[in-house]
Amino acid sequence: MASSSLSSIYSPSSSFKSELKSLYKITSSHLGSSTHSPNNSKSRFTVHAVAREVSNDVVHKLKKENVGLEKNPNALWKRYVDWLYQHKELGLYLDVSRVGFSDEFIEEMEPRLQKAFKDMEELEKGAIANPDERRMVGHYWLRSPHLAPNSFLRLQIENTLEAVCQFANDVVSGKIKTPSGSRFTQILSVGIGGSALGPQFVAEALAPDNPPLKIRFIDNTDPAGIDHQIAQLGPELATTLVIVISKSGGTPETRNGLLEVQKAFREAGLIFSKQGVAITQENSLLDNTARIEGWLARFPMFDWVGGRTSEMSAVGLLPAALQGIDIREMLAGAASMDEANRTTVVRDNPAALLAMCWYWATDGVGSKDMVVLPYKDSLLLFSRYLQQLVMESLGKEFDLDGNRVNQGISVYGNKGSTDQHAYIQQLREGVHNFFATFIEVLRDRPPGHDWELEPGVTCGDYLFGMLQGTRSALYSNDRESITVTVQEVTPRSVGALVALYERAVGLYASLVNINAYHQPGVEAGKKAAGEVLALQKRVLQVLNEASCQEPVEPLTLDEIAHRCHCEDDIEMIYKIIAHMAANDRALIAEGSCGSPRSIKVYLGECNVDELYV
Ligand SMILES: O=P(O)(O)OC[C@H]1O[C@](O)(CO)[C@@H](O)[C@@H]1O
Repeated sequence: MASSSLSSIYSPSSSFKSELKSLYKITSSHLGSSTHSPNNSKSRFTVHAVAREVSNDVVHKLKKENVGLEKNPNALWKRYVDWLYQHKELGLYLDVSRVGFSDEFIEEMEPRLQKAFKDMEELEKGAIANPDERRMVGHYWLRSPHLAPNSFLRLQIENTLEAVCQFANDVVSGKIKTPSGSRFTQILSVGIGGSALGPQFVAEALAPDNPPLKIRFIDNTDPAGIDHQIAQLGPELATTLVIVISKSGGTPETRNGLLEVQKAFREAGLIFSKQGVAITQENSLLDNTARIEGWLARFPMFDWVGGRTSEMSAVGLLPAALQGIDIREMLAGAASMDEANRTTVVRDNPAALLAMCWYWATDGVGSKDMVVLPYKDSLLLFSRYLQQLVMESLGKEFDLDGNRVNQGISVYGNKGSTDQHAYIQQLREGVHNFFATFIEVLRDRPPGHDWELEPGVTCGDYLFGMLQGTRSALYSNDRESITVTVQEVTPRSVGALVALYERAVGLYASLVNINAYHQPGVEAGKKAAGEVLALQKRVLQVLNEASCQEPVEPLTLDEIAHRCHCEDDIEMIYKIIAHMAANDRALIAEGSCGSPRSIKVYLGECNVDELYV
C-alpha cells in the first residue's frame, strides 16, 4: 500500500512548508509547534458528551484511554506510511493517519467489519438489503452487469446503457433533431434529490468548457427559480432537450417543474413531446404520461436502484453522455473501486477504512459532523452530493432491530481554499464538533498550461499549500481529518469517488445496524405539505363564498378557521393568508399581516363556479 514515489510528494520536511507560513494566518500560527504533550489537557482528545451506550461502548472506552493525537513527527510519518492506501490503477490515495484510532480500536472493529463485508456480499448477490421496502439494492451491478443476480437484470442494465449511448450519440451528432430541423444545443434537467444531485455534481466536475449540449437544472418548485432557468434559455428553448427525472414518477416538485416547462413550451408555440425525455420507473405516472403523450424517448429507472445511488444509471449517464463526458470511463472507475472494496482485509479496503474512521470520529453515533473540503473548484458539488448520500442513508430513527437510535452523520462543506476565508476559523479554534475530509487533486492544470506566478511557485502550489497548511493547522489543535487524493478530475476518478462513498455508507450502515436504503422520514414532510395545500383549498372556498356575497364580507382569521372547522389550524391559516396576500391572491380589507388578530380578508374576485364545489 505504501508508495515510495509518494514520499517525495508528501515529504513533511519539504522546504515549501516554511514558505507557507506567511500565506495564511491560521496556518502560520501553528506550523512547527508539534511537540507531543500528553498531559496537556488542551491537547487531550475528549470524548463527545453525547456519545451513547448503544453501539459505541467500544469506541467510547478506547477513546478515554487515548490521551491525544500523535504529534511526534517521526511517529506521525510512520503512521502515515503504514496506513496510506493507494489504488495504483485509479491514481487514488486515502490517508487516514490524521484520525486518531488506536490498535485496540482496530482489533475491536475487526469482527464488526467482517460482518459488514458479509452483509455487503449478500447485498451484491441480490439479498433483500432494504427490508422495509422488500427491495434488492443493486447499484453496484450498474457498473458490473455480470454481477447482477440473474440474466434478466443483467440484460436490463446492458440494454439501457446501450440505449443511453445510442440516443446520446444520435442527439450529439444531429441525427435526432429538434422539430424545426436544427440540432439540440441545451439540456434542461427537471428532477430533485437523487434525481438531480448526481447529474449536477458530474456536470460541474466533468463537462468540457464547450460541451455539445449545455445543461441547466430545475430542482425545486420555486417559481422564480424556474422562470430564471427558462428566461436564461430564451429562444434556445426551441433547441432544448428536456429530461424529466423521477424514480417514483410522482414527486410534486418535479411534476410542477414539468408543468411549468410545458407551459413555457406552449407559450413559445413549441411542441413539448418532441423535445421531452423521461427517466423513471416503468409504469410510473411520469412514464405513463410520457408514453401517452409520445415523448421523444423514455429510459428506465430500476426498482432496485435508489435515487441517491443512481448516478451510474440512466439518471446520471444520459445527461453526462449528452455533455460529451465519457460515461464508460465513469463506469470503469466505479467498477475498479468496487473491486478494490471487495477485499476483506480492512487496511486494503478504502471504503472500510472510511467507514471505520467515521465510526471512530463520531463515536458510532454521529457525534461529530463530516466537513468535506474538495480543493478543486470543479468538485464544488461533491459535498452537496455526499450530503444526500450520507444523511439520507444514515439518518435513521430506528435500527434494524427496532431500537430507537437516531443515527446519522451531518455533512457539509463547499471547497477549499475558499472556505478557509469563511468558517475554518471556527473549525480550528471553535466548537470541536466535526472531522474534516480533504479531497486533493494532484494535477493543477492540463500539461503545458502552467506558469510560475512567483519564482518557483504556481497558482496551484498555493492551493496545495492551503490544503496542507489547513490539514496541519487542524491536526495540531486535535482536529482529525481524512485526505482522499486523486491524480486528476477525470470521468474515471469521479466514478471511483462515487463508488468509494457509496460503499463506505453501506459498510457504515452495517456497523451501526441500520437500513441505509430507505427514507421513511421524508414522508412526514411530504404528508404535512399535502395537508397544508388541502387546508389552503378549504380556506379559498370559505373566502370565495364570503367574497361572492353582496356586499363582500371580509373575514377575520377566527371566522375563517371556524368556517373551515379548523380552529386548531389558525396559525397555518394565517400563514396561508399572508402568502396569498403577498402574491395578490387575497386582499386585506382591514389591518395588516404584521398584526394577525387585526386582519380582515377577502378575495378580489368571486368565482361562482367554485361556490358549490
Ligand atoms: O426520483 P424521485 O422519485 O422523484 O425522488 C427524488 C428524491 O426524493 C426522495 O425520495 C426524498 O423525498 C429522495 O430519496 C429522492 O432522491
